[in-house]
Amino acid sequence: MIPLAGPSRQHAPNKNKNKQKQKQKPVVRTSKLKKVAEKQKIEALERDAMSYEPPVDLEKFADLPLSEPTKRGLKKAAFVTLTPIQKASIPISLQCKDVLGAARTGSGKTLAFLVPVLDILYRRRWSAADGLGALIVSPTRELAVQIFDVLRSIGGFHSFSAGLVIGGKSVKDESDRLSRMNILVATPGRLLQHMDQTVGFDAGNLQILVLDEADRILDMGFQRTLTALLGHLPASRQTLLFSATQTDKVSDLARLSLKAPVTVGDPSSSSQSEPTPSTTPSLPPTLTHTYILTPLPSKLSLLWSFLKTHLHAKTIVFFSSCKQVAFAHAAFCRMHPGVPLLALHGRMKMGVRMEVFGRFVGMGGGKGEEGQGHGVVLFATDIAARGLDFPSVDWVIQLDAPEDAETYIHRVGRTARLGAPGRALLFLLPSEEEGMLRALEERGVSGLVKGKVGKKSLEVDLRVQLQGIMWKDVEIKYLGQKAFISYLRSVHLQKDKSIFSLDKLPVKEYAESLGLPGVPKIKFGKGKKEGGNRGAGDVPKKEVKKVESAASASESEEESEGGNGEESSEESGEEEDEKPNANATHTRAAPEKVRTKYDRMFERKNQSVLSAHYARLVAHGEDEGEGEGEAGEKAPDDDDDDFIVLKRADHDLSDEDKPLDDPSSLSKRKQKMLRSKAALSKALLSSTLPSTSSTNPSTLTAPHALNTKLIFDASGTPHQLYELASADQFYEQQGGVDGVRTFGEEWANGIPAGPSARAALPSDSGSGSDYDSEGADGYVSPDFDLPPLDSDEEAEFDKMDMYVPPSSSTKSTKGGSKKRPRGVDEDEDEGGGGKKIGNTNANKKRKQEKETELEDEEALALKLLGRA
Ligand SMILES: Nc1ncnc2c1ncn2[C@@H]1O[C@H](COP(=O)(O)OP(=O)(O)OP(=O)(O)O)[C@@H](O)[C@H]1O
Repeated sequence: MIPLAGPSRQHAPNKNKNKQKQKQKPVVRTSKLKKVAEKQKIEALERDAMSYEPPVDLEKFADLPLSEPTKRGLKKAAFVTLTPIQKASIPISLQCKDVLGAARTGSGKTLAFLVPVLDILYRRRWSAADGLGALIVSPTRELAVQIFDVLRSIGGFHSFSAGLVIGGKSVKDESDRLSRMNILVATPGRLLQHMDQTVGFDAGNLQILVLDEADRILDMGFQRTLTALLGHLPASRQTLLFSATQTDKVSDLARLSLKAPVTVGDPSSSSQSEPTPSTTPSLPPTLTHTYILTPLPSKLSLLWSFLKTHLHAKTIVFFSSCKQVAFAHAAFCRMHPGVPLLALHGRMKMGVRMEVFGRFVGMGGGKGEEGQGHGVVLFATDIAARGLDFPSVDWVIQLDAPEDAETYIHRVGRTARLGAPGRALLFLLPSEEEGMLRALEERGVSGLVKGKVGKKSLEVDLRVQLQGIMWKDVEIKYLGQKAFISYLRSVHLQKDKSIFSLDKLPVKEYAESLGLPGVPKIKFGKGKKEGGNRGAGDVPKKEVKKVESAASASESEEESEGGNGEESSEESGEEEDEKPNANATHTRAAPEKVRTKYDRMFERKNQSVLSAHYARLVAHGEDEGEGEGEAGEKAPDDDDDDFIVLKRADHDLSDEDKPLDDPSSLSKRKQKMLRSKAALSKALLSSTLPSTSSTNPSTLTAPHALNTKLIFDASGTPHQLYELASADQFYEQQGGVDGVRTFGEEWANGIPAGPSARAALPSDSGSGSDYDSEGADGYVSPDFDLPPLDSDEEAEFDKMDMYVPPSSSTKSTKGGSKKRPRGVDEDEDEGGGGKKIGNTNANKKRKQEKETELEDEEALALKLLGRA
C-alpha cells in the first residue's frame, strides 16, 4: 500500500498545560467548523463539476473545477496546459459519465483519466475504510508502472492509498495489501487471479474503472479475462475506456462495459450514446514518416548504415521477434557502432526489462537532428510499441514491417509525442509494399512517403563481418540461426497474407546476409504441442517446400551438425507477462482456430519477477530480489513451441548442451551448472585426446559416459560438431592447404568469401596455433569495425535522400562512395586502429587463456581418471 500523501502531521506536545487548556476549546470548535466548511466546499465542487460547461477557450487545468489537492499535484508536476484529449474528456469524466476516449499516441491520455479518478474519489470523500475506489487496467507491466509513476507524481496531495498489481510477486504478498488499497493499477491476469482467490479483496464498491490501451488488452488475448473481470465489478461504476486506435473489438468491449458513453477525441468529440469506432486514426501532426524498399538480405546492413550516420539520435528499432532483437543486439554490439545499444524484449527477465526501460527513458534524445545530443538505440519487439512514454525519441525504425496498421500507428507513436518533432522509417520488402500501403491507407494512415536509399548506404555489406563474428563466437551463430528461423516463423504466422508471404522470401540469401554458414533447416507443422492447434495442414505446402528446398540447396553441413539440439521454439514478436492462474477458470480461452503470438504470450509459464523499479514503487520493505527461486517460475526459455522445428532437433542432447540465447537470462544456479558440466565434459574428453600433432581435424566419438560426439582440431582442442563439422569438406573444396590459405587471406582482406567462409580453417602448418590467431599462417583476423563516418559524410548521407521523400529533395545521389577496404587497412582509420590493436591483444589474451584452460582441464581429467 502506498499512501499518495505523506503521513498526517502530528501535533507537537504542548508544554504548558494551562495554555493547552485555554487553547483546547477553540481548537475543537475550529475543527468542527473546518469540517463543515470542507464539506460545503466539496459539495460545491461536486455541483460545479456536474454542471460544468467548459468555456470555449478552455486551456488550463486551473480552469477546471478540480479539487485543491489535484490542482496542487498538477502544479507540482508542472502540468499547466491541457492537451486536446484532456480538454475534451476531463469535464465529461468529472460529470461521472462513461467515456470512450480515442486519441492519437502521445496526446496525454494518462492524465485524461488520472485527474478524474483522483478528483471523483476526493469528492466522494473516499477513505481507507471504503476500500477499492478506482481500478486502472493496463495491458503491460511497463505501462502499468508508468501509469503508477504519473499517479504518484500528481497524487501526492491526496491521502488515498494506491497499489500496483502486475504479477511477479507471490500472490499472498500482494493479497495482504490489496484490501487496503483505494486505487489500483493492474495488469488483467493477476488482477483476475486476486479477484478469484484473494479473501478480503472486494471490488464491490468500485467507483471508477479505467481500461487503458483497450485495443492492446484485447489483442493480447485478454478478452475473456476482461469479461470475467467485468463480472466482478458493480454495474453502477463509471467506466473510462481509452485507446489510441479504435477497432471492432474495442467497440465490442465498449458495448459490453460502457453505459451511454460519450465518445471523445478522434475523429470528433461529439456526444453519442453508442460508440462509433474511428476508421481514421490520426498520427501526430509533427511526425514525418517515410518508407523505403529493401531486399530482405540488405536489411541489417542498411540498419547498420543508418545507425552509423545517426549517432546522435535517440532511436527505437522494431523487430518482429525476440530472437531477432537478441541477435542484432549481440552482433551489432560486437561491431561497435559508436552509440549505446539496448535491447528490450519479452523474454528478458522483468528486472532487466525495467532496467533497460529506465535507461532508455533517461538517455539521450531530442537533439539527434542537430547532432549535439547523446545518441542511444533501443532494439525492441512490439513490447515497446504501445503506451510507453519514452521522452524525446528522434527516430522510430521499423526494420520488420508491423503486422497491421494499428501496430504501425502505435510504433510510430513512440516519437513525435506531444507536439515534439519525430521521424519514422519503415523498411518494406518489395513483396510487402503493395499490401502494407493498402492496409495503412484503409486505416486512414496518410502522409507516408517513399524514400530512397543512398548509394553509399547500399554499398555497406555486413555479411563478412557477421561471418567473422560467428566464426569467433558460436553463441552469436546460434542467435543468428534462431533469428533466421524466428523471422521466417513470424512471417508465416502473420495473419495478413496479402502482405506477408513466406513464399516470396529469398531464404538462402537472407541466411547468408546474417552471416550464417548455411540455411538452417526448418520444417513446419510437425511436433506441435498439445494444446497448440496449428497443424501441418495450416501451412501452405509450397511455403514448406520453398524453405526446405532452399535449405537442402545450401551446404549440407548443417545437417551433420549434431551438437546443438536446437530448441524449436522461436517466440515471435512480443510477449507479455501476465498469465492468469490456471485455476482461474475464466481466464484461459479455449484454443482459437489460429494461435497468434498473443496466444502464445498468454500461455507463457514464466511469471518472471518483480523489478527493482517495482520494488521501489511498492516500497513495502520486503526483499524483492529477482525472485528466481519463486515457486512456479521457470526460466524464460521454458515456453517452447515446436511449431517450426529444426530437423536436427532430434539429436538427443540434454538441456545443458543446448545453446543459450542469452545465458545471462538464466538463473545463476543454472549458469553455474552449465559451466561446470561443460568443463567436466571437456576435461574428460581432453583425457582421451590422441596426440595433438594430428594434421587434420578428425572426428572421434569420445568413449565416455557423456557420449557426445566431438571434433578435435589440429591443436587437439575438442569442438562441438557444429563448430568444425565441415572442415574436411571445405578442405577438399579448396583443393588442399594452399587453397584454404588463399581463402583465408582473401577473407581477411575483406574480399567476400561466401557463406562457407566460416569454414576457412588455416591449413595445419604444424604450428599448433589457434585458428583465430594472427601471423602463424598468414591469416589475419578481420576487423569488424566499419569506419565511423565523419560529419561531412553524415551530411552526405542525408543528401543521399535515404530517408527523405524524393519529391522533397532534388539533391543528387550520384558521386558514389569509396568503399573503404576493411581489415588491415582500417588501422589507419580514426578509432579503427585502437580497436584493431584491441582485437589483436584480445586474441592473444584469449589464446593464452585457452592454453591455460586446456592445461587445467587436462590436469583435472588426469586426476579424475586417476581416481577411477
Ligand atoms: N497537459 C500536459 N502538459 C504537458 N505535458 C503533458 C500533458 N499531458 C501529458 N503530458 C506529457 O505527454 C507525454 C505523453 O503522455 P501520455 O503518455 O499520457 O500519452 P498517451 O496518449 O497515453 O500516449 P500512448 O497512446 O502512446 O500511450 C507524457 O510525457 C506526459 O507527461
